[in-house]
Amino acid sequence: MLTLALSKGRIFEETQPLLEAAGVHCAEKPESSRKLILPTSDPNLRLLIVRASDVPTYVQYGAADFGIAGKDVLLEHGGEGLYQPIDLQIAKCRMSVATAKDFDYANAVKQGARLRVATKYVKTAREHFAAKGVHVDIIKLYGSMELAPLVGLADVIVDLVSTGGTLRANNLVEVEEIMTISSRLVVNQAALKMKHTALQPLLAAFEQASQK
Ligand SMILES: Nc1ncnc2c1ncn2[C@@H]1O[C@H](COP(=O)(O)OP(=O)(O)OP(=O)(O)O)[C@@H](O)[C@H]1O
Ligand SMILES: O=P(O)(O)OC[C@H]1O[C@H](OP(=O)(O)OP(=O)(O)O)[C@H](O)[C@@H]1O
Repeated sequence: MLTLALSKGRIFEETQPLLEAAGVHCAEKPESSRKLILPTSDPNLRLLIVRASDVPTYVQYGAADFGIAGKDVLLEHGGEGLYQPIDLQIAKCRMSVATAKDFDYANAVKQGARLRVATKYVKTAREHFAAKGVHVDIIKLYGSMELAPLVGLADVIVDLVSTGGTLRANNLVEVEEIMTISSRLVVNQAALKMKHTALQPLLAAFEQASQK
């Protein structure tokens, strides 16, 4: 039996075509089912529905053999115990710095001012600003980061941007792109060895489908 961990929402939706390309169909949808373990048309493959940020943990400890997680999530986790063979090219977006329209980011950085940064992506934000030599106070949030600059909680946010619609709706502007983001297949390192024969055809089908 193989166990694939993934989150509902965009990752589940964008994984469907990859599973179908591997000949696997999932009749139950996590949006309509309350079940957290979903069977598939392959009696040897089941899906675990977990929080996006928990996917690496399930795979690291072998509770799932493999999983699908965004680069943002993998960087925060650190990737320990995980083999990352394939960029699936799904859930694409970018991680960026954004500020209120009237905040002079370039000047704040140039002046060496201490920047208050609100984000869910603490590790990536810390590394980004350290590399620029900018001193920061990081304020950890779990969501709705866009609020922080509007109510004086932070000078800038580090968040994911796709269409830019969320920033625009909140009168924020993207001032710096940190990196592009997509979702990766991650495999438990022990499972990769012990279940290689069962995993290999699925990994190959995912890789082929994701490159189309
Ligand atoms: N607007 C977006 N467009 C495209 N991809 C995105 C976007 N927002 C997030 N992603 C990617 O999809 C992944 C899953 O996002 P999703 O919104 O489903 O979970 P989340 O709410 O960030 O996670 P959690 O439930 O753990 O808080 C993210 O880790 C990121 O890699
Ligand atoms: O540039 P846009 O196309 O507006 O996308 C960016 C938004 O997408 C993500 O949120 P998401 O939609 O996943 O909401 P959530 O984090 O609350 O789940 C991200 O945290 C931004 O808020």
